[in-house]
Amino acid sequence: MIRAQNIFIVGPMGAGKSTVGRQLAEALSYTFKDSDQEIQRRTGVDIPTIFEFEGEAGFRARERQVIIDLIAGERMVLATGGGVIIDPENRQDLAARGVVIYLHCSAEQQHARTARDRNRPLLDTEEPLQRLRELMEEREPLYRQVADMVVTTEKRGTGSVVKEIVRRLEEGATGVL
Ligand SMILES: Nc1ncnc2c1ncn2[C@@H]1O[C@H](COP(=O)(O)OP(=O)(O)OP(=O)(O)O)[C@@H](O)[C@H]1O
Ligand SMILES: O=C(O)C1=C[C@@H](O)[C@@H](O)[C@H](O)C1
Ligand SMILES: [Mg+2]
Repeated sequence: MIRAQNIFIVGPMGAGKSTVGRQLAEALSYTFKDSDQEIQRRTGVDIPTIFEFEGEAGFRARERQVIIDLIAGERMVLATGGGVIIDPENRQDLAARGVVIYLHCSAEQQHARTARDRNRPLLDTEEPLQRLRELMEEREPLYRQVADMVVTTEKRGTGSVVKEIVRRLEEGATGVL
């Protein structure tokens, strides 16, 4: 059983990348990393503060650097931020350095899971559901472009999502397990 590769989790806000990623890493005995967490660790401030002082462009530059640094690892599950796939170099690097899993769910489900949390500056608007729909329309083709595996998290628990991912990795479709 070869377990050298990385697993990169992409998908929209509230799809469950951080939650599923942590549990998947545990199930595989891989290291867990989260690019949003890493950006906050490096700067010592939260994501809304980075957006406030440096704008989205400043955040994207920090995110790009974190991806460059983290993809050098091995046997790692990396939960990415929802917009990581906007940058073509990120897409290229993720596709080249590991198996990319796209966690998918509806904008309504994303909204239900993110409504109480104020840590997502792109949703700090009057109409967060509408914003989530627009972001999905722009980004869905990019998530699919990089994905080796697409898994839905719609109306199901994280345990079931993790089980499905492990089973599909073991089936060998991606060559990681
Ligand atoms: N399958 C699920 N069922 C129910 N709740 C879930 C599920 N997955 C995640 N959640 C909950 O939804 C919220 C958002 O999940 P999470 O932070 O993992 O999303 P994310 O994809 O990492 O989002 P972001 O891109 O903003 O980092 C959390 O409160 C989490 O506990
Ligand atoms: O979808 C996005 O662009 C974002 C998602 C979050 O994970 C964070 O990376 C940040 O709030 C931006
Ligand atoms: Mg996350």
